[in-house]
Amino acid sequence: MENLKYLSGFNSEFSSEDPRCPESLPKGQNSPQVCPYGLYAEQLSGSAFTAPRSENKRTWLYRIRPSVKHRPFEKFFNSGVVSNWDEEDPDPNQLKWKPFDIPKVKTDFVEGINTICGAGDPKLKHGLAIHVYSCNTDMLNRAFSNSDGDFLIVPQKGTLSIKTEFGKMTVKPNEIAVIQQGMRFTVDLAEPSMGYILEVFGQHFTLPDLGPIGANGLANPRDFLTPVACYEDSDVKNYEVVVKYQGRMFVCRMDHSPFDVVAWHGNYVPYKYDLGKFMVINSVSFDHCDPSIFTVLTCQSEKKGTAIADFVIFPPRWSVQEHTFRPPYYHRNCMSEFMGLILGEYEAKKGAFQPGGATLHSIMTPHGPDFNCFEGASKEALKPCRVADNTQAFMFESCLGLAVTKWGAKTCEKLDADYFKVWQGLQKHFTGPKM
Ligand SMILES: O=C(O)Cc1cc(O)ccc1O
Ligand SMILES: [Fe+2]
Repeated sequence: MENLKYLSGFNSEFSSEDPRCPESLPKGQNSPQVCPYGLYAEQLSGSAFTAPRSENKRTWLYRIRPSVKHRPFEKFFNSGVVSNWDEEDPDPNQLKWKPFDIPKVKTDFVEGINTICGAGDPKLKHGLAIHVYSCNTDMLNRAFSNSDGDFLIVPQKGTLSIKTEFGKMTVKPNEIAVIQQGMRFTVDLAEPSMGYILEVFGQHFTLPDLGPIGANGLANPRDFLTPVACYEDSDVKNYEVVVKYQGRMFVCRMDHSPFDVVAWHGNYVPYKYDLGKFMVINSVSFDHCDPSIFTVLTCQSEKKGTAIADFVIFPPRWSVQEHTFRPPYYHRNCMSEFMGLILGEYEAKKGAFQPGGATLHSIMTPHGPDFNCFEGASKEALKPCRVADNTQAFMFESCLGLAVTKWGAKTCEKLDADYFKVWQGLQKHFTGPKM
């Protein structure tokens, strides 16, 4: 695997030149009459021109050909991506999916994306979709770009080599990548691969505020890594660019690789993050903290403190709380909770929930520790102990009600009809008088 260089920082202004073309970034202006090396200047906007400066996002790309040189878009049929949330009746049950399979037929990253649940409308720039990707071959002469929103990619199996217009990054399980609206990328595989994608339609991801935690902690900005410029000048007949647009997939063909950006500067960039770098904060006295303390990235709604989607992890950590039931509490939530498991076990559901699977606990659907977890944690000696070593579970939490797609409910054939049984052994322990 290539030893790649990265730029470090979150929400930073970066600039990058491919070392093969020194001085390729125009000096002192964005649109010179003629750009260095005969490049074309192209701006990629990730916010309205007039968005407040703190939220304004754009990047200038200096490329061999402008992106507009392509033939017309046609429908791309080979896709399980939807944003139609009426395919199935609503289901308020606790849902659990067994691990998703690697496809048996040749399938690349973009062909291997299936939408499992979601809410909202990419046309209205409001909502989210959760997808599973599962693939076994490289995207040969094919790029993908999402006009509807941002992708947060969570690999569970297999390292992804992602080539973007900004440069290359490798993303392995226990790392994540964010590729924002309109950024073209292609994915090569080291082995058959599977993972989860959180797509948000409206806003971009930000780091959560830290409040009284102070200036440092949780995911630190310098641990977010952005690729460096790396162009390819290849004249390929029929290079395909697949685009997700208004919830449907389209493809256009062109006569060259779209990864022909020689230099770029700006603050609208793809990035990756190693979940192992997360600085975990928790109670060192008593009680179970809400999982929001483990928020890596958030996509805020217009309602203060309420997320269209939070990306939350459950990292390895010490558990030291005294006189406390230490696992997650029993819970009914006005938010939707979709969980996946990258590695190991989830403390509230050891055994039942397997890596590569998923659960969905919908709005106000009761959930919490299974029978074994409750019985064990109610009796355990409360010594300091490691929780979740060699494990990583995560949650996509949303204020919206998530509808399960036909693929999620039926086609994938992974829903576990017996999931409810993990709670049926819970006993009455009441010691008060029977009235
Ligand atoms: O439901 C879950 O397992 C997620 C979760 C974890 C936790 O530690 C507290 C609340 C919560 O919803
Ligand atoms: Fe919960």
